[in-house]
Amino acid sequence: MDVEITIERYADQGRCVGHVDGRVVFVRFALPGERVRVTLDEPHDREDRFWTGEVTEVLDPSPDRVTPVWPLAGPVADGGGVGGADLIHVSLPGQLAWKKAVIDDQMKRLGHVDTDVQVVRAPGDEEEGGLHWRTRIELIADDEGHPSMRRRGSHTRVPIDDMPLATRTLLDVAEQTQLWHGGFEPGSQIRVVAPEPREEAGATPFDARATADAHRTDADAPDYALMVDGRQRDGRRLLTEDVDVTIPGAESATRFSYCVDCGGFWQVHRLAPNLLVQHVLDLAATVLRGTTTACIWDLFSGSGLFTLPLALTAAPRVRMLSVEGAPNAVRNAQRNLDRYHVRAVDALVGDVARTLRTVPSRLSHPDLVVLDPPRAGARADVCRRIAAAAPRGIIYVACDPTSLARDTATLTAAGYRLTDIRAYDIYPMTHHVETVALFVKD
Ligand SMILES: C[S@@+](CC[C@H](N)C(=O)[O-])C[C@H]1O[C@@H](n2cnc3c(N)ncnc32)[C@H](O)[C@@H]1O
Repeated sequence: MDVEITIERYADQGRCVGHVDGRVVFVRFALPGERVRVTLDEPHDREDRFWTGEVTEVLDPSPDRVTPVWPLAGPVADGGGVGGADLIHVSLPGQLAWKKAVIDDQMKRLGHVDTDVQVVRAPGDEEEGGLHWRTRIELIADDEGHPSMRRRGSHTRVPIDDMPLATRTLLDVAEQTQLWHGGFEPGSQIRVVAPEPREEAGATPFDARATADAHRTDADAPDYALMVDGRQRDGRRLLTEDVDVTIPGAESATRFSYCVDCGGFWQVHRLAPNLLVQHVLDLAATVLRGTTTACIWDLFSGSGLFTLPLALTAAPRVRMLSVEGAPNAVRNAQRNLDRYHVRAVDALVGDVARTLRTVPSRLSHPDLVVLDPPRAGARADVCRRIAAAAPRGIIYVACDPTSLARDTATLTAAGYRLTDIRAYDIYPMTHHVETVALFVKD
């Protein structure tokens, strides 16, 4: 069924909201203020609380609307529908405005705090028009063995021979490995990972021996991985990811080199590790100012992106607890800590909520807690346990503003105050955004 709607405001998951006959409709590829024709998704029935649908025609466009530079990711009606870029119809300034509006709105409605968040774009993204930022891509082989993406609402696989969100380094790897030539087993999952080279950035290694060691891993193989159904087919298994930051108080940039398993979690945007580690170190410095001995928790710690630089630089003497559910990520973290001769971290594998019930007493009074949970957020139980441990500061790195807002309500009810919030648009062309919030004890 087709309906004509005036779009009222931004909603979640890259959609906007309008009404038809008093019923809420969540619309893909729309913008507030627009008059659009929408095809409703099936099934839609009179008893539904809300309907969903997609724009098929724009009758009165928003000034933020642009023609999709990657039509395949646009609306199905225009030959798109493969997903992965749900804001492809929005200008880059319009994307920042969208993300800011969503964060401020969620923080007010669910977090009960007024914010005026700044959403920061990563250097280089504007010049690239919001493209070429993914250091990791996942595709599926179609019936002919060609890399493809699934078209929304169907079983159709659309063969592709380009991926405009992938970095130029990754696209070079795709050429070298003849990715677009196909020849894969139909239905196989294809993953390509290409760390962003940072040779020209001019940062000094924190520990030259450790950096050299990181770069020596599988030394004969180039620093990328092509994986098929979870198995490495080309490149190397252990990749080197360099993270360049300016340690608070230092004059120039320092490089930390990580070995990361090609199948494990790592921030996807080519500059996300730099931006997030820098921000976390800067906030940590404000919380720990004047401290010579600091106890720090890093929860949902992945491969130790924050653990390693915090352990090495946050205070003259640091002891840390890191908790992560994925065993291979903790193996990565431990390998990197060993390489930098860091002995002061208890890197535990386990569920955060469960692990926090039995923290060894020498680590049970953190000065600072850093947490970077998955989309569902930390949830009330974990937030209450953190607050009960009474750290001076809590740095919350959030990939979902709604979860952050819910957890904000729990933390403020437990005696913490939001004192700093900033967001990074490290997922251009999508509705996703990374928000970093600092809470301090009242
Ligand atoms: C957004 S990632 C952050 C990782 C790391 N901080 C980074 O930036 O590389 C979230 C991590 O939480 C882990 N995770 C998810 N649920 C968990 C749980 N209940 N307990 C422990 N770890 C969990 C995931 O495996 C993932 O590595």
